[in-house]
Parts: sequence; structure tokens; C-alpha cells
Amino acid sequence: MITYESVTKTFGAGRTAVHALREVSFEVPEGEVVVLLGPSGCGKTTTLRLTNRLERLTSGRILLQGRDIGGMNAVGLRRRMGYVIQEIGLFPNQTIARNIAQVPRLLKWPKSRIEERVDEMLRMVNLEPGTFRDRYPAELSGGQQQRVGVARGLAHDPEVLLMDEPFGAVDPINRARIQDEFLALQARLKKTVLFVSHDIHEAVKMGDRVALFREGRLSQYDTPEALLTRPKDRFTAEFVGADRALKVLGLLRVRDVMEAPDTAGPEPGEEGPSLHREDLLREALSVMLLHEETELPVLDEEGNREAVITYRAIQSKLSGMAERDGETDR
Ligand SMILES: Nc1ncnc2c1ncn2[C@@H]1O[C@H](COP(=O)(O)OP(=O)(O)OP(=O)(O)O)[C@@H](O)[C@H]1O
Repeated sequence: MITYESVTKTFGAGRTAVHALREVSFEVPEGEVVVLLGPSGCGKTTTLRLTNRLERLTSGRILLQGRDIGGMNAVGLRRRMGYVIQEIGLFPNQTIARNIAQVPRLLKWPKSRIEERVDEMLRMVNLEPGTFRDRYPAELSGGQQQRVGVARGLAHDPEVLLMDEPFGAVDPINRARIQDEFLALQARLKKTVLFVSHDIHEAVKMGDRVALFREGRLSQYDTPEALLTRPKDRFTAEFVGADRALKVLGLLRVRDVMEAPDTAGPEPGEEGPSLHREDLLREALSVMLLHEETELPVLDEEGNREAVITYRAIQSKLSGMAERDGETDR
């Protein structure tokens, strides 16, 4: 767990002082992904750099597992963290293996352990070790380089992963794929992750929680669903976008709104359109619109009807969002 207590960071002094962070307090729970979200210059990167002490706090405290990082040895602290940055930051004149092994080498791991670890990390990010180990960064696509960046950040098995717009430089299709891969990886590894993004779509997809910043202040700290359905003020409502109801549909799943079927008992081999519990509400609504249905069966793995989903249930899940919009506009 990482705790931020009234974290304040001012660059410079006097008339030229820049207040990058003002009295920011929040907690990053163990094993969760917290996305730091907000417009350019709101203090996201500064928060990361304070966390691994690349920058010094002006006032406040940051605690790692309850201990003030200010009192820790900076090198020791950084060994407990992995850092993945936007520009990938691979050394162009070093092989992929050597790039990934950077921190384990600094930690003086035995050579054989490093080699094993490099291959393990390459497999973990879906790059075949035999193909990629001895290549140079320029011989890889942007998406492949980004995977190497993630592999490098995780190579020494840090407790905490700091990711600064890690997939920002990748085209949208590959970006979605790398995001999915990272989520699958995180479901296994359960690292404590701080993930900087300025993209609301990415934030609600990747975050267990989202910290929305505005001009150095923490504007709202909530789950993606709460941020979309219950924005605290006009700034948040505008930042998450007028189409936030659609974003909620891309976040919630059929299991979140399905109901017990009227007709009891299994009905194998059901004809016509149907859904599964893990489908997104966006897909559910799309199927309803295409087939002009307001109710659809939800089938289990064996094809038996386990529940139904209705248009009305989806609507009621979203109801209240519009009134809240009204409130925030006042
Ligand atoms: N070393 C520095 N010296 C002076 N000002 C700085 C320094 N680093 C950051 N700042 C300023 O602090 C503020 C917050 O910067 P920060 O990089 O944390 O923003 P950000 O939210 O990460 O923005 P972006 O999305 O553009 O990366 C900005 O006004 C920035 O110009």
C-alpha cells in the first residue's frame, strides 16, 4: 500500500513558483491499479517521481507499507519499484535481453538467473525469447518495444510498478491489445500499480480506481464506475465526457444487471440472439438494437439459460445520471 498525505510539491520560488501538487491525499491499495488521470500539467508525472524519490517533497509524506519513504535509502526504495515510461527508454545499442536485464544486473544477480529471468519475462509479454532475445530495439515494432518496456519494469519483481503513459506512443489497435495483455498479466501478478494517463477511456479500462487531478489538486478519487456515474463536480463531469453513459456501458457487464429468468429450468439449444454473463453492456445493448428485442437470454457455458437481461434493467442502472448532470451544472 502507498499512502499520500497532504503531498505538496512546488518547483521554484517566489513569482516564478509552479505549484505542481497541492495537499494531495489518497491511498493506493495493495495489488490494485490506480490510474492518475488529468489534463497536461496537472501533476501526474510529478506524483510518480515523488514516489520513487526522483523529486523531493515540498511538504507532506508518502508512506510505503506504512513507512515514510523520506527516511529510506533512495536506491533501496527504487529497487522495490519498477518504472515504465512513455518513450519506452530502451537503450538502442543494447540487445533486448540486455535491456530487460538492466536492473537485475545492477542487483548483481547470477548470470544464469538473469538469463532465465529474461526468457521468462519475454514469454510473459508474449514475445518468443528465441526470436527476440538477441535483437536490437530498432528491429522491433513500437508495440513490441513497449512490451519490452513492461518486461524490463517487472524484471526484478518489484512490489510497485510506476507506469507513465506506458502505451501512449502505440497506435490505437495495438494499444488496446497491449492494455488487454497487461490486464491479464496484472490479474496474475497483482502488483501495486500507479498508471499515468490523460485518456479517460484508458483510465476506466485499466484502473481499479482513478485519481482525477486538476491543477495540482486531487479532484476526485473513485472507482471508474463511480467516476462516470457520480462525478462530484462539473470539472469531473466534463472531463469524463457527455457520452459517459456510453462509457459505463463499456465498463459494466451483463452479470452486473442480469436477473433470474421467469421460466425455471434449463433450456438447452436456445435459438436466436443470446448473451453471456461476461459480455459488456455495450454489446448487450447493441444486440438488443439489432434484433429489436428488449429482453435477451443469458446463457451459461453449457448453453443453458441462466438469467435474462432486459432493456429496462440496463436503463435503470444508468438512471439518475442525467439528474446528477443537472445538479453539477447548477
Ligand atoms: N523540474 C521541473 N521544474 C519546474 N517545473 C516543473 C518541473 N517538473 C514539472 N514541472 C511543472 O509542474 C507541473 C506539473 O507537471 P507534471 O509533469 O507532473 O504534469 P503531468 O500531469 O504529468 O503533465 P503531462 O500529462 O503533460 O505529462 C507543470 O506545470 C510542469 O510544468
